[in-house]
Amino acid sequence: MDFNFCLKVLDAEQIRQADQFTIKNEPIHSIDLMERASEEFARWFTALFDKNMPVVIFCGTGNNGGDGLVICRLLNDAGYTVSLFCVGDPDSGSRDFKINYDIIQNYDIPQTVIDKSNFPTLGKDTVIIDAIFGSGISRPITGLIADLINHLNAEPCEYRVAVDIASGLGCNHRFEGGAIMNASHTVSFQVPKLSLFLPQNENQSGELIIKSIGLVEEYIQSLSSNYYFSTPAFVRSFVKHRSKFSHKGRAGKNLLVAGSHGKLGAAILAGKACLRSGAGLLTIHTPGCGQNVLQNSVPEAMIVVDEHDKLISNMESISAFDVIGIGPGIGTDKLTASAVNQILDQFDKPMVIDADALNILSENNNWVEKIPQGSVLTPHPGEFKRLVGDWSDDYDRLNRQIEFCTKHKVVVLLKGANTSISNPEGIVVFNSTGNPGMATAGSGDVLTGIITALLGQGYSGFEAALLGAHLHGLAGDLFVRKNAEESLIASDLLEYLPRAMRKVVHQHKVIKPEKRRRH
Ligand SMILES: NC(=O)C1=CN([C@@H]2O[C@H](COP(=O)(O)OP(=O)(O)OC[C@H]3O[C@@H](n4cnc5c(N)ncnc54)[C@H](OP(=O)(O)O)[C@@H]3O)[C@@H](O)[C@H]2O)[C@@H](O)CC1
Ligand SMILES: Nc1ncnc2c1ncn2[C@@H]1O[C@H](COP(=O)(O)OP(=O)(O)O)[C@@H](O)[C@H]1O
Ligand SMILES: [K+]
Repeated sequence: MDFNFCLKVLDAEQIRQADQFTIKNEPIHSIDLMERASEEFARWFTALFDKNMPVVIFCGTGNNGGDGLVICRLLNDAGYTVSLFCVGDPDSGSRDFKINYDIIQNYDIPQTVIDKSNFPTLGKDTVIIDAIFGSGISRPITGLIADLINHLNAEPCEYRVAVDIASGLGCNHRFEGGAIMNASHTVSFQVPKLSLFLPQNENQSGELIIKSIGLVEEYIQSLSSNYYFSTPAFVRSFVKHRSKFSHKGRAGKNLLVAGSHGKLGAAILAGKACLRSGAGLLTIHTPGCGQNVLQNSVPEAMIVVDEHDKLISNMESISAFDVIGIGPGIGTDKLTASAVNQILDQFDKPMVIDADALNILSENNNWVEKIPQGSVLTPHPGEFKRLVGDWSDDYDRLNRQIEFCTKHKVVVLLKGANTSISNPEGIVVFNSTGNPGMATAGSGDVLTGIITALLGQGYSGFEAALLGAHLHGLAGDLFVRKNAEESLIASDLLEYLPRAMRKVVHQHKVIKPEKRRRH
């Protein structure tokens, strides 16, 4: 697996090193690198924001503030009405800050050095650009600057755009006890920062935009990191293609253990998703009450009917299957728990464990040892908390995720915006597809079906989780290109899955543009 196709998440010190290496070896003057970064920001900004919207730029006196000064000048040149607010003593600024501060004195731009008497009152349509502190933050923000940030957070402005990262939010941890700017957008330079992926920083990160500023890629590749941000190129780099002579027996014999009385929809969604993701053969083990429903709604699947009418209580022989997906809609009855235990005792190939199967594991902690290596666990945060206990914050949650994987030699896919997928080597990849519309009943059942099918087709647990999360999120993103997020239901993911699959699996196979067919 080639992680160079991903975006590497770096910490502040590594970013500084990449910065210095580029300056020395491209070579480029640091002032020109600042100009380049700011041009990238301004290009993005001008494409999104109307020129009638007033822009106020708050600059610290480090290099983040230096970026702010260049952005101020570029937006002024582009025809925006800009005002500049300097936060700190300009004379004590960094070298590149001071150079740009001198340049901007020649411009007819209103400038204010902030003190406690002159915090501005802003209108709703005013856009705040936050260039007070970036990756160089070293301690919580207190005093006058904290008062300013709290004031700006309380102003009615809809848009607060952070340059690189919101002031006060550290790259790899949050500076508690100080003020942090609430950003609606973060335009982050070159690489994403860990804090921008964590739900607890939602109000301080907003929408994430990553802009390359031409730091030397080979050097970035040489830096070590356990965190990556997935890209379409990354998932395409390990995608498999069916051979011409493939047959259904080679595309995976899948077993889904899903459904209970009142929750048969979970089995239908997971089953359909599994088939739509390339499964060769699918069997669904379900309670008696599910037989007719499943035969009618998933006719491609074989149905094994449990001896119990309402829940799953006993597993027949399972050794013939290549992969098992367990959990969607099964409930946590003790009979079902014993069926899960039977599977864990009998099956030694990687499996997918989701939903109530995870809750059953939480109630029987020593069963975790029996999970076959390379299996994929797909908890949402609530299920994960039941499994590993409570965490102090999302950074701690991430550490617990890594610990769990390394200890039990499994893959954990922790669901949510920027789903984090970690492997037994302690690598974490954040998924880059998906949207809030996917926070809807049954969406996770679809994901279980997808990953099960991928495991059955010979992907490793980590690959299946990465590709599965990508396809699942992409199906959701394709839906919202034409529809409202709010209207997305899990069945829509099934409808858009074939398109997502085509985009990922087949797009790069095109060597020449297709010739138009004549009819
Ligand atoms: N990396 C790249 O490739 C490129 C990076 N670029 C840009 O540079 C930015 C990083 O710039 P930077 O290193 O100068 O740090 P920055 O965030 O401006 O702050 C440092 C200043 O803040 C001070 N300070 C810190 N915490 C404080 C606090 N709580 N309260 C008060 N003061 C505090 C700190 O003081 P000190 O800690 O030394 O006492 C120092 O004076 C980066 O985010 C990006 O925008 C681009 O220009 C081009 C290429
Ligand atoms: N805000 C969000 N942005 C992107 N994806 C999301 C968001 N919220 C939820 N999802 C995705 O939707 C799915 C929800 O799964 P889950 O919570 O198990 O739902 P259910 O149990 O109802 O099927 C997961 O894949 C998750 O990553
Ligand atoms: K900033």
